[in-house]
Amino acid sequence: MVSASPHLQPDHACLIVHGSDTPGIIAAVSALIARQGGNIVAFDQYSDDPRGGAYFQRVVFHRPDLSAAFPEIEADLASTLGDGFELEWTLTDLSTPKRMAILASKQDHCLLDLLWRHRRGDLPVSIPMVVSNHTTAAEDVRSFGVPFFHVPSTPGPDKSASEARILELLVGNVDFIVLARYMQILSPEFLDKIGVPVINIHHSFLPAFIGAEPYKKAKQRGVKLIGATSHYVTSDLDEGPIIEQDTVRVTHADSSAELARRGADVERQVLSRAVLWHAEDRVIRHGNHTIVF
Ligand SMILES: Nc1nc2c(c(=O)[nH]1)N[C@@H](CN(C=O)c1ccc(C(=O)N[C@@H](CCC(=O)O)C(=O)O)cc1)CN2
Repeated sequence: MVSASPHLQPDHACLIVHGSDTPGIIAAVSALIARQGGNIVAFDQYSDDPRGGAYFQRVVFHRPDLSAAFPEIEADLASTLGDGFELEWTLTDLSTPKRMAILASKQDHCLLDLLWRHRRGDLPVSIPMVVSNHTTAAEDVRSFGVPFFHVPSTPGPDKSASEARILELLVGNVDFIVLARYMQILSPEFLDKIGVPVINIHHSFLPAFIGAEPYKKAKQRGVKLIGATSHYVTSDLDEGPIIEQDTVRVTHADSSAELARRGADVERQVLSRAVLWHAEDRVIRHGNHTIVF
């Protein structure tokens, strides 16, 4: 299901460039875009050391009849940046929504928030399916016109059967996956096979309270702030590259249930920002960090 979004921009492309900083990159990219009939509408860059450190650049440009020109632009990029500067680059068409699958468990606030924002056109994505290890959200998901698949978690440490079914549903059909309070730890084998980015919302201000039940741990610790963190998923639980975080103040009088209630609002805001920025190609992974333009 696709909802029209103001974020989808016809005949607009997003160019991401990264590699080692060197003089002339901006001149080469801007000359290439002009040569290819494009007009730059947004530009940002970051270098951690102008003397050859890591370099990152995001350029959005408009070009009439973009899809017809795409192969020629890509060929020019390959010769100008690949051969000329030995830079890595990706070019995406911003008029095409990314396909986002959502994995969920019992907690539905992040799931329903994403579906609601998508229906309003606030997220430039399509949602081909929701997969959950519980059936509680099935009716709600289908009410948004989104297919729902129940894949029960196999009890015990061996999750290969349920993961195989999830892979069967997802591989080749999605551009990224969001874990909306999905409470199963994904195996390294799953992460190797899925082949697309996986974004998680962890209900704590990482690196505090990694793992299960962070609100209970926060209450036991007597914190004055709780938070949420959206990060890319790796085999190191809740330690993947952070995309977005936020916090909210709490007091000694708040029970762990109240922490969870107050934290849910932060989770929803943090995850939706992370999903929007990923969908707009604003997030570049750099080791275990991210550059967010
Ligand atoms: N490979 C990864 N998988 C997942 C990650 C991750 O970072 N890497 N994040 C988690 C989400 N999560 C916290 O945000 C989390 C979920 C579940 C658990 C956990 O201990 N789960 C138990 C089962 C719990 C249950 O069935 O209710 C388990 O899997 O044994 C910890 C943290 C999602 N997956």
